[in-house]
Amino acid sequence: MMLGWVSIEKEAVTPACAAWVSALCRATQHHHIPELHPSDQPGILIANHCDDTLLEKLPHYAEQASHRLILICCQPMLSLEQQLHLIAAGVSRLFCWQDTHSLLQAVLGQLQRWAQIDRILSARAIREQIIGQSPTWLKVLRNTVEIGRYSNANVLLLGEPGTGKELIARLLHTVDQREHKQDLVVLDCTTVVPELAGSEFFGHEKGAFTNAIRTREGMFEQAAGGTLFLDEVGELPAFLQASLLRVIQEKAYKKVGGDRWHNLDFRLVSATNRDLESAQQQGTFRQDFFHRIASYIIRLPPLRMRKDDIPLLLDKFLQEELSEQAPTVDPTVIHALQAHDFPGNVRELRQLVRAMCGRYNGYGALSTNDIPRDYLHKIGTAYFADYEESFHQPVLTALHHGMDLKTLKEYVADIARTLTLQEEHGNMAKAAERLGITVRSLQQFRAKWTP
Ligand SMILES: Nc1ncnc2c1ncn2[C@@H]1O[C@H](COP(=O)(O)OP(=O)(O)OP(=O)(O)O)[C@@H](O)[C@H]1O
Repeated sequence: MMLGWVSIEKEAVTPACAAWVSALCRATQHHHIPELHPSDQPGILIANHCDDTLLEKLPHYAEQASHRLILICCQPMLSLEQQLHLIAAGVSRLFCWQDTHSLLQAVLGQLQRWAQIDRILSARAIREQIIGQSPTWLKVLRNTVEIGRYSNANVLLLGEPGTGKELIARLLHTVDQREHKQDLVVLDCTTVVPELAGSEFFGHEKGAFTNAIRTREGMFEQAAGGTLFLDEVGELPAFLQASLLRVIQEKAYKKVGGDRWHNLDFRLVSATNRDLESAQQQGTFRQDFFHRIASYIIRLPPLRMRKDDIPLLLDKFLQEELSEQAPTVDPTVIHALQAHDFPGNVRELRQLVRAMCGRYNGYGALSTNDIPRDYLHKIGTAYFADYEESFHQPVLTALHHGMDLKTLKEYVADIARTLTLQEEHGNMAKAAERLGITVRSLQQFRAKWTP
């Protein structure tokens, strides 16, 4: 069973704790207690008290456990306040020390659940489709699999445009294990015409209105046994939200012009890039509707919050565009892309790669030459603005200390020489090349400062 490491705080080491850890190791097939190390497997920390020292250390422990940290607190109970602090500091699952057998079962159950989720996520079809390994993205994927596989909850996906909401809606449907599962049906709420919405959602009976020459199936009927994905749900007018309350709550509806109730089973997944909390406060989004569609909320991070995933996404999109001829990528291209904030998120990156492939002439590595000029200009402006800004505070401090421009320049140059020499481990030739100065002038600088 998956277990990266177990760490026991000094004051928590007792015979009972040692016996419990031995039982845990036997159950997870470890001959020794696996020591704390950076791992992509869960980690278990056993602590005596929940105090500030522990809270400070928790983010580090969480990182070492790929953000699957189990904390066992050797106290019979913790207050809600303590629990909230621990969870905010990075604990994924929290257990208090009670009956040792139940504790072992609970911990093993959790490890097993996580192992199942990882097995599902390692399926080739999923790995090849949905790209990203950053901690924030992995968290989204793990939550999606857990809720999709083990519950029938209605899920609301929140995130900026192009963050992958539809992809995640499809993943929820893929991992759903309902018997005789049917299809995923997508309804873009921006395309719903209010006057025809009843018929679109619920279908109609023949003769229900002038043009109803035959019976029509509505969206909910089409999604029976499967998943209904309401994309851009934030755009649905309030009176239409009201008309959907019953079908979502009771899973029962009547066709337009019909008087018979039909029962259905479906999972509802909705998505929006609107801030529904403020829309509720402004009265443009109904609270009762919100609570029905959002039994569980998954927030998709913007691409700028997971820039580590850019190289993987770039590879994937290059493969899609150029298949076998996909070139190697010059590292400066990655730097350039990571310097951009991508307001259009993954969709924008995909379009950019498409444009880069258009410029690429088929020879050598993909380079900054292949980035469209206006893009490069945008990236450059943002890059230099950030870069310059990082100098503002130190320069201001120096000016406030009365330093004039000549001294300031000399001071910065000395710092640059010292740091470069340090980074190059005293290698004069390399340091001089990096600084764009002669070795002789660097030697003179060193001679000046070496006693
Ligand atoms: N993690 C990812 N791996 C691979 N492709 C991705 C990923 N995330 C998004 N994409 C791609 O980016 C594009 C936009 O994704 P998607 O349509 O799912 O976003 P969205 O959040 O639903 O956008 P919108 O709010 O505009 O409808 C699609 O081409 C999708 O395949």
